[in-house]
Amino acid sequence: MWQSGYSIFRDLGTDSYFLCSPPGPTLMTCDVQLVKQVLTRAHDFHAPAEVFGPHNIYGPTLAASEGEQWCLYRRITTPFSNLKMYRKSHGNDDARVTHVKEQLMSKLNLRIIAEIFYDRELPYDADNAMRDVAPVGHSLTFSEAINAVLSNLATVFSIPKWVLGKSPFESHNRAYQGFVEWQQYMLQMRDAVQSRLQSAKKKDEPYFLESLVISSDAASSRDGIRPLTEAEVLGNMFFYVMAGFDTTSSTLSFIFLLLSLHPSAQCQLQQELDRVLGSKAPSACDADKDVYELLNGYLGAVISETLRLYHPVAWYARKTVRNTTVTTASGVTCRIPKETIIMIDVAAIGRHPDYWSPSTSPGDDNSIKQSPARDFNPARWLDPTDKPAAFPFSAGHRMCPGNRFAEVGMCAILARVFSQFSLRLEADPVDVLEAEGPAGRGTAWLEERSREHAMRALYEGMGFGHGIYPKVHVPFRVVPRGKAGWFSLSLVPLKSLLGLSHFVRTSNL
Ligand code: HEM
Repeated sequence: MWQSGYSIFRDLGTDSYFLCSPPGPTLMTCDVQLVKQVLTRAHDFHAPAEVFGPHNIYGPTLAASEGEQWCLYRRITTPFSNLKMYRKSHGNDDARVTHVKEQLMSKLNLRIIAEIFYDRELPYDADNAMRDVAPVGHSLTFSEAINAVLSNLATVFSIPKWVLGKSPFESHNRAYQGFVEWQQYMLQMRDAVQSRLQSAKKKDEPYFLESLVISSDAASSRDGIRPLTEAEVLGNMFFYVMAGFDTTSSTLSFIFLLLSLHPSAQCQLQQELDRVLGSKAPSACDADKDVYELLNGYLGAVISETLRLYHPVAWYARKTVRNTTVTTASGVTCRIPKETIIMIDVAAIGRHPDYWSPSTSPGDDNSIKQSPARDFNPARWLDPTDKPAAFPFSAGHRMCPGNRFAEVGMCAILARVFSQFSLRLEADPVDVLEAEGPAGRGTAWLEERSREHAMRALYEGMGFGHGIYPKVHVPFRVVPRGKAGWFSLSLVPLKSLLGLSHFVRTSNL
C-alpha cells in the first residue's frame, strides 16, 4: 500500500473502493471525510480483532480487544505520564558509519522505552556503544530478543511453540529463542517491580509497569475491577514495546535521512533551535515551554511532514458492527454492510493530490520522480491557511495513546542532535574516485549523485515488516555544526547519540 501511494485510487478514479474476497468485503479508502466518520463513530466501527490477533503471542493485548476488555486495558496502561527525568554525559571520540534504523534508532528508542516504561536501564558501554552483551542467564541481549520476536511475529504466531523449538530450520530456532528470551526479560522486569512494590509504600502515581503489576494483584485492585491475569500483563507489556519501539525508531530514521537529503530544511530546523533554546544546556531546557514551542514550530512540522510521507504504520483498520452509511468527501451517501473491514490507507492520504501540493524539485528518472522524499517540505505545515488532512496517530477513542510520548521523545532527540550537529549525505567511494579522478567530475556532480542515490533508496529501498522502514543503506555523516564542509568532514561519534535518551525531561506531559 505504501509503495503504490495514491496511484491505485487515481487509476480507478475514486477515493474508496470495495475488494470482494473470500474472507468478506473490504473497503479501501483514502477519503478523509469518510475516515473521520469511521474513526469517531465507535458504535458502528470496531477495531477488527482478527487483524490484530497476531499481536497476542504472549497473551491478550489492548490492540486486539474491544468493549469492556479494551476499556480495562486502556484505563490501566494509558496514564503513563509519570515519566522520569534522567540525563547523563558521555565521551565522544569514536568514528564510524552505521545503519541508522537497525543499529542506531532502534537501540536509542529501546533505551528510552525500557527506562521509562519498565524502569530498566540498559547497559551502556561508553567505549563501544554499538556492542551489546547479553546479561548472565541470557543468550540474547534485550535488544536482540525483542528484535528476534518482532521480525518473526508471523512465524511465532502461526507455528506452535513446540514445533518451532524442535524445527530443523535456523529461522524457526531464532524465532523461538527470541520468543523465550523476551518472555524471560518481561518476567524478570515484572518480578523486580512486584518485589519493589511489596517493600515500598503505595505510590500515588504508578508508572506503566507498576500500573500493570498493581492491576494484576487481587488485593490491591479496586472495587468492581477484576485483576489482570499473568497473560494479560505480559501481552500488554509486549504490545507497548512493539507499538512504541518500531514506530518511533522508523520515524526518526526517516527524519534523519530526509534532513540529510534536504540541507535547507536542516538549516531551518537549526535556526529554530537556536531561537528557542539559545545557548541553554540540554539539562536546562524547560520541558513545558520549550518542548511546546518546538512541537508547534518547525521541528513539529518536520515530524508531521515525515509522518505524511513515511508513516511507519502505512494503514490501520476498522470493521463495521452493523449495516451503516457514511458520507464521502464528494457528498455521496454510501451503505457499508455489516462485517466489512475498512482499510484506512494512510500512505495514500499523505500523497493525495487534492490535499498536498507536489514538489517542484527536478527528478531525472522515473523512480526518483516516484520517491516521496522529493516532496519533503515541512514549511507546508506552518501555513495557517492550509489545513492539511492527516491522522498520523489516528483519531477517536482508539487514537494512539503514545502520541505525546512519541512526539516529546522525538523532539528531545532532534533538539539534542541538531542543536550541536549537522548531517550530510555520504558519497559512494566509487563516485568519489570518479569525481576526483581523471574525468574530474567535481563536487557538484558528487553531491547530486549522493542525492539521487538517497532519493531512490527512499522509494525502492523500503523494507516492510509491521510497517515501513528504510532497508537500503543510505550513509550519512554526523559533523559538529559550523565545521561542515560538504564531503570533507570528520566523522563524529554515533555512540554519543546513544546517550541522547538521557535528554528526555518530560515530567509533565
Ligand atoms: C511515531 C510514532 C507512532 C505512531 C505514528 C503511532 C501511530 C499509531 C496508530 C496509527 C495507531 C492505530 C490507532 C487505530 O487503530 O485507530 C496506534 C495505536 C497504538 N499505539 Fe501508537 N504510534 C506511535 C508511537 C506509539 C508509542 C510511543 C506508544 C507507546 C509507548 C504507542 C502505543 C500505541 C498503542 C498501545 C496503540 C493501540 C491503541 C488501542 O488499540 O486502543 N504508539 N498508534
